[in-house]
Amino acid sequence: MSAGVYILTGYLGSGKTTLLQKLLAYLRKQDGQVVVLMNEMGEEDIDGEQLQGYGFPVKKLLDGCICCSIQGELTEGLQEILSTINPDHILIETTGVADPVDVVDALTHPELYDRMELKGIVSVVDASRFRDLNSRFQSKSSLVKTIRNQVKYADLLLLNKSDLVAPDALEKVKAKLVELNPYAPIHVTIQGDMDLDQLLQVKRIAEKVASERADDRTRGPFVQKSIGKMSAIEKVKQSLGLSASEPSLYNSIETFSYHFTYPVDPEKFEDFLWDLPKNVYRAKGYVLFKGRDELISFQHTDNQVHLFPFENFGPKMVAVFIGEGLDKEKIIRDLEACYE
Ligand SMILES: Nc1nc2c(ncn2[C@@H]2O[C@H](COP(=O)(O)OP(=O)(O)OP(=O)(O)O)[C@@H](O)[C@H]2O)c(=O)[nH]1
Repeated sequence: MSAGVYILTGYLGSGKTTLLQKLLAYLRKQDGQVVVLMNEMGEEDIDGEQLQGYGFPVKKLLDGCICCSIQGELTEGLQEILSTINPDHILIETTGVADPVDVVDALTHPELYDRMELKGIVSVVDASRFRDLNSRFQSKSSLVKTIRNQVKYADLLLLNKSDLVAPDALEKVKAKLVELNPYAPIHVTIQGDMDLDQLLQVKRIAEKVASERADDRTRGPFVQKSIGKMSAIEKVKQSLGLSASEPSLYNSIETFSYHFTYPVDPEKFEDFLWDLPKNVYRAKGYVLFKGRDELISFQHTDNQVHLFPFENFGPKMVAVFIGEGLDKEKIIRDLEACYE
């Protein structure tokens, strides 16, 4: 039996973990063993805590991106999972800055080839930010390339956070997605809600398209899909027009974590999150509020702040910041002002 592998990709804060939680709740009701392999930027595990309690093992690859710096660890992690657990499904959640092409690259390892089957690349798009990200980063080619590849190489697209955009704006994002990837079905979602059976039935577009138009190997999506057939890595890269030395977005992304020493003032902390500079692309973690007993999970993207009680008391009180050119001292100064 070979394990079915699903790659869950999408930019920082688009809703990958939210979808994964739903998928695990769904799979729990069915037979079959599932393993989650999740990759986070930085040394702290924030998302992993959100995935506890579903009854499936969660293997974490922290402090690096499986698309590049710890690509080898992904291969090793998969080898270990296949020989110890031999699950029916492996769900890989990538970091928000991972290029799916490079992740598939890691799956082409000869040791893994016969033991797993790539079922599909599921990409979560933040409807409220996609167009802005696409234009804001026009000048930053690695970022543009990554967010576009997350769409281009998807077998199924979730146009998530549709509750945050007006219908006409949603149509414009949709049109952009179709332009980048005319083959992947698009599901418009809120909180990743969709028919999960349909998600699990995702088909590699390579196979669908190849059977329809076997001779067309020149256009982007066709070529990319050949990676699903696990061709040799260099051939794949060449077919994608990528040179091995092409810099990854991950290389320009910084991350740091901060351990809280005291509870913070709730209002000041919320303001602090809203006022984070634009070059902080994502912040998340767990914190205690003055005068309240429960742990608070916080989530920040550049247009959203969420704070909600977190029942599990296991996590450390820690904040993780992800961005480019971060002024760490200033961010920490502003954060520590929330103790007062
Ligand atoms: N309004 C709204 N918020 C959403 C939706 N989906 C997810 N969120 C919120 O967006 C925030 C980020 O969601 P996550 O699921 O953690 O995103 P992610 O892609 O896993 O984030 P990273 O792993 O850090 O890249 C959380 O506060 C979610 O509750 C949605 O459809 N609408």
